Amino acid sequence: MADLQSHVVMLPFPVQGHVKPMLMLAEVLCHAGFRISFVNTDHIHDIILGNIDKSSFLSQFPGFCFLSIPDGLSPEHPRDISSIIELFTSINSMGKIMFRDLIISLLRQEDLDDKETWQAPCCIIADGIMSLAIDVGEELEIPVITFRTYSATCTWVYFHLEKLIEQREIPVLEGNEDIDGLVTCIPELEKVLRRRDLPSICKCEIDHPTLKFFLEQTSKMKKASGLILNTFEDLEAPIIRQLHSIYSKVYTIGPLQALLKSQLAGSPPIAAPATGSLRQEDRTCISWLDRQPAKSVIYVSFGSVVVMSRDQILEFWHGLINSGKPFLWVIRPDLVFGDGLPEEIMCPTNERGYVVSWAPQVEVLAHCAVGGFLTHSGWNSTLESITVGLPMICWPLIVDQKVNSRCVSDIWRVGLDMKDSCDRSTVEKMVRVLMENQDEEIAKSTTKFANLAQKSVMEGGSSFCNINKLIEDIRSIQSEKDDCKRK
Ligand SMILES: O=c1ccn([C@@H]2O[C@H](COP(=O)(O)OP(=O)(O)O[C@H]3O[C@H](CO)[C@@H](O)[C@H](O)[C@H]3O)[C@@H](O)[C@H]2O)c(=O)[nH]1
Repeated sequence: MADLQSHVVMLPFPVQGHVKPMLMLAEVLCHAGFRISFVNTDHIHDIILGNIDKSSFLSQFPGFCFLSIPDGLSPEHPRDISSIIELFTSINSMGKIMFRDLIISLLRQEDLDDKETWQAPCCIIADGIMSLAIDVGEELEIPVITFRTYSATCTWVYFHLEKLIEQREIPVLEGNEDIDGLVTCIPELEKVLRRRDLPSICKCEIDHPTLKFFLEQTSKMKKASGLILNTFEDLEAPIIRQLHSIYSKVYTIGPLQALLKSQLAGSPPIAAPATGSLRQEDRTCISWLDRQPAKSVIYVSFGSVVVMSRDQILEFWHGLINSGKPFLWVIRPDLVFGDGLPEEIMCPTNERGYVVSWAPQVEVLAHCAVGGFLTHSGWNSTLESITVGLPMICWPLIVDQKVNSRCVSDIWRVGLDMKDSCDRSTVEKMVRVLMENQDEEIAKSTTKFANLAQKSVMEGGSSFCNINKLIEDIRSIQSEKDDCKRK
C-alpha cells in the first residue's frame, strides 16, 4: 500500500488575527508531509483565495486543500467588532451543522475514492473559540487539538474567569479606585496583574451573554486532547508549566512566523507566498522606509479589528507630529467610528509621516529604518515585534490586549504601557523615550528575547522540538486508527 499522508482538518475563527497563525501552522504541517483540509467560512475563503497565487501555493504545498462552510450570516453582514457576538453565535449553530456535514463527507470519501490515495481525517485542529469542533469531534470520534491564538498568560487568565467571578474581581469598573489593585487569585500573576490589566471581557456584568459565551467556550475547550500556543518557552515558561495542570499536552511552537521560515529554509521559495493577510497590502511604504535613516521611524498600527474615536486619532496624530520622529501609520478605512477621519489626516503623507490603509507588517517590523512600534498589543503584533527585537509602546483596548501590554512593560520589559490614556503629551513623551533609547533595560531585553525567539525555532530549540512532538503525536493518532481498521 502507498505511504498515505495523515490528514488533518484545521478550523480557524474567521478574523485576521486568528486565520493568519492557523494558516502558518497549516503550512508547517503540510511541509512535514500531512494532507491539510483548511476550513474557512465562505466569506474568508473568498478573500484568502483572492489574495494568493493558488497554483504557485499548491505547487509548494501539494497536500493542501482550502475548503469552506457558510457562517450563517447574510452576505451583507458587516462581520466587524461591533457584531462579533452575532458571528460567534451563528458559527456555533449554523456553522456547526455545516462543519459536521463536511467532516462526514471527508470520512465517507474514504469509501468512495481509491484507498491508495485517500486518507480520512485523523484529527481536527480548531481555534480555541471554535468549541463546535469539540462537539463534532466527540460525535464522530475524531480527536480535537485546540489552538489558542492568545499568549499563554492570557490563556491562563481565561481559565480563571470563574475564579475571578467568585472573588468578585468581575466586573472591573472603570473609575473604581480599586482598579490599580493586584488580582491575587491567578497563580504566577499575583504580583503583576492589576484589575485594569484584565481582559476586556472582565468589564461585563456576571450575567452578560458575552461573558457566559466565553465561560462556556473555555470550559468546553478543556476537553481537547492538547493545547497549541503561538509562543515560546523562554518567554512564558512559568505559565506554560501551569497550563500542564489542564492539558497533558501543551505544544508551544512560536513564533510561528520564524518557525515557518526555518522549516522552509532550503525548499524552493514560492513566487507568491500566502501572507495570511485578509486585506490588500500597500507596498509603497517599503520604498518610503528605504529613504529613511536607520532606526528613525516609529511604526503605528492598531491591528485589524480595533476601532477608535476621531478625538483619539487626533491625539495620536498631534503626539506623533510633536515628537519630531518620522512615522508610518496604518489607518484602515474602518479604524475610526463616528464622524470619520479628521481633516488633517485626510492627506497626511509628507516627509515626516506616511499613512497606508494596510501594510506588509512583518516586513515593516524587520526593516532597518524602523526603530519602534506603537501597537494595540494584539498577540500576533506583539510576538512579531519581540521576534525582531523591536521595542513597543502599547495602547491596548480589547480582548487580551491589556494582559499583553502588562507583560510587555512589566514582565518582559520590552516596551512601555500607555494603557487607558492617549493624550498628545503622553504620546509625544513615550515616543521620545522609546525612539531615543532612554530606557537601557528595554534595549537589553528586546535584544535578549529576539535572540531567544530565534533560538527556539532552530534545531534543538523548544518550539522546534514541540512541533516535532506535535507531528509525532498526530502520526500516532493515525497509526492507532490504522490498527483499529485492520482489526
Ligand atoms: O497593516 C497591517 C496590520 C496588521 N497586519 C497583520 O495583522 C495581524 C494582526 O493581528 P494582531 O496583532 O493579533 O491583532 P488583531 O488583528 O487585532 O487580532 C485579534 O486577534 C488576536 C489573536 O487572537 C488578539 O490577540 C487581538 O487582541 C485581537 O484583536 C498581524 O499578524 C499583523 O502582522 C498586517 O499584515 N498589516
